[in-house]
Amino acid sequence: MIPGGAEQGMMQIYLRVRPFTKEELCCNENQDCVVIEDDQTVTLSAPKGSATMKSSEKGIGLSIHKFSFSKVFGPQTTQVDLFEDTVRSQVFDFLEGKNALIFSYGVTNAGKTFTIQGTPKDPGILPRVLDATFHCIGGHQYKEMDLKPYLRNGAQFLDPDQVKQERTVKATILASVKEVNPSINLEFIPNIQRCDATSMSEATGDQFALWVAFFEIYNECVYDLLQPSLSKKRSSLRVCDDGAGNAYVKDLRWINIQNLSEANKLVQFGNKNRSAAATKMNHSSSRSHSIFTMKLLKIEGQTVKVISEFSLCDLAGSERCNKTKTFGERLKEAGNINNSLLILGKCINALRNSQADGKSSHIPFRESKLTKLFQAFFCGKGRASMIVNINQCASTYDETLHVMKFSAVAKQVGLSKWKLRNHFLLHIFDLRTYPELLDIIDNLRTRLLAERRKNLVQEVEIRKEMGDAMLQQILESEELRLRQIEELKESYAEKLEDTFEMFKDAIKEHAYQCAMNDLEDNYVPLDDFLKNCSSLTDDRYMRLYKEKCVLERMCEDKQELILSLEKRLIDLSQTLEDIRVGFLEKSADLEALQKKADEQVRYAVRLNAEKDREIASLKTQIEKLSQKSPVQPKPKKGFLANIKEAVTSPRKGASSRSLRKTPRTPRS
Ligand SMILES: Nc1ncnc2c1ncn2[C@@H]1O[C@H](COP(=O)(O)OP(=O)(O)OP(=O)(O)O)[C@@H](O)[C@H]1O
Repeated sequence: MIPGGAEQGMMQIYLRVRPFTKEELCCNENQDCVVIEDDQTVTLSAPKGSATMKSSEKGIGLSIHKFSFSKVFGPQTTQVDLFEDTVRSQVFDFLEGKNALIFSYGVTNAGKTFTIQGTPKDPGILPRVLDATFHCIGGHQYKEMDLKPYLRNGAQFLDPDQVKQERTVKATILASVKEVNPSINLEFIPNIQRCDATSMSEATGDQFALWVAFFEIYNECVYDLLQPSLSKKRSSLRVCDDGAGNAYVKDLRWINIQNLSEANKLVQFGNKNRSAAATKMNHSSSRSHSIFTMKLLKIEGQTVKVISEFSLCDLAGSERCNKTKTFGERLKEAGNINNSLLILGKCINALRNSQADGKSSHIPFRESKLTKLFQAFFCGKGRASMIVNINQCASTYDETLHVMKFSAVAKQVGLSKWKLRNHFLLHIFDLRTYPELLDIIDNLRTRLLAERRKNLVQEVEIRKEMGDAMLQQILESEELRLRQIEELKESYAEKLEDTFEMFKDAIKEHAYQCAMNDLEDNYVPLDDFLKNCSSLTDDRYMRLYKEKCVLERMCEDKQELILSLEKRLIDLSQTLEDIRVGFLEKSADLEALQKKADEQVRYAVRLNAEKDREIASLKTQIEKLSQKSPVQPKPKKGFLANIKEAVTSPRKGASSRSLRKTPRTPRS
């Protein structure tokens, strides 16, 4: 019988409490908040200062909570123990052609990834499932790689080109990762031996092909983690329907693996992609759900007989919006995480209720990508289990309590109903009296109603929280949009500048190219160039020499001219000096002559006056004479005419005197 078969069909919910780290112990995180009562029950006591304690002090809510799980694993639990007690049975299912699903749930830093992937020294569930699978199918592996999973539950045959492509893709991914092999000490292997499926294949000659995919769901978008993220923006994949009502991720990359080493490299590749994307988008990788899926194809000849699926889902951290004080993108992110977790919780609850009641109820798996992809599990096609991880830190108590409430919603209803049903059946057979039966039924009904009410209150609380978050989101979306517009503007301006610079560079490059082309066209070998240069130099020299001679001649002429001009100038100066001396001499002569002339004028004036006086006396004498003898009076002439007449006419008396002529000075 398969281990765990007693609860086949029930969803198992396990609790793993991780140990304190040294730092946490130093920081006084250990305040006995988590007490493991037994292997199914845990008590949580609110530490001082926590919101839960404050509420309980105000009379709202309790400070101590008790929770039950399928099994509780304490801090001492090893990875091997956990695998043995939780997943081993699902590996059997998987090898036998059934589907298996494991969720790892909890707040950030609670140990989800440690549980699923572990460390190279202390491998988690995933490498152990892979190793167990390879251990079982070893020697029966289908090597061709030409039968590949298709849509959700199908397989397709690949032609040689497609196979080649598959091999190239795989080789490229594997080559980009350094090998770090986990040291797995598979203590359980002797127990597994060969499971039914593989031992049967020994007889039938069936072979197995294992294909894996690794993807994440972030903000309700699916991203392939095995696709190298070359571009800045990753493209999301669509979740489609295969036509038979099964959801599958379209264009998801599936890689055929042959051993654990290859599988580890793919996990590393996916992890690197995940954290790179998280860094680019400025969020922590624990804000997305990461899903590693294996598909096992059981092949007979070249026909795929059975396909089974094993998925391990590392759920996003369940931090709540009001605690993390998130805004904008973070708020949207938190809203999406909370929403998908809420729907997951509802699906699990609905599944449990329908199983317990034996009635089918509406399961809202289409409301989120996560539940849509795993809807088959919520419809009973395959077994799902959840490992709830918590730390014991006082500082994260409120978050841990929330996780417990969530998983307890999922677990307690089912668990209590399961227990109640067993209890009820026991009593039916052991009943001795009818009233006792009625009491029990009443009691059961009351407890059932109480449980339902509690669930309802919790759902209302979560819905209110989400409503508040949405409201906050709407209020901040405006601001965010404005900021985005600003950023867009800036980025466009930058782009414009870049483009401008690019054009400038291109133009420079073009000019440079043109210059280079010209250089090539006009290329002259060095010898020719030197020859040309020398002939050119000779010609030029001759020309310059001639020019120099002409110029020298011109200079000489000019010099001569200057000399002759200077000589002439000296001559002229001499002549001028002579003239000046002559002029001075003449001036002196002239002055002397002037003086003489002046003297002669003065003399003439004096003479004239004497003459006038003489004329006057003569007139007087004439008058006297005429008075004595009458004579014809002479016609009256002018004074000068009289002088002239007196001068020119021959002297009649002794009194007449001749005028001395002034000798003229010859002019030099
Ligand atoms: N059971 C354990 N035993 C020892 N160490 C553990 C255990 N569980 C978790 N740890 C350690 O605690 C730290 C946090 O664990 P882990 O990274 O798995 O948390 P997480 O819930 O996946 O966080 P996140 O959501 O941020 O990715 C790691 O250093 C891990 O090695």
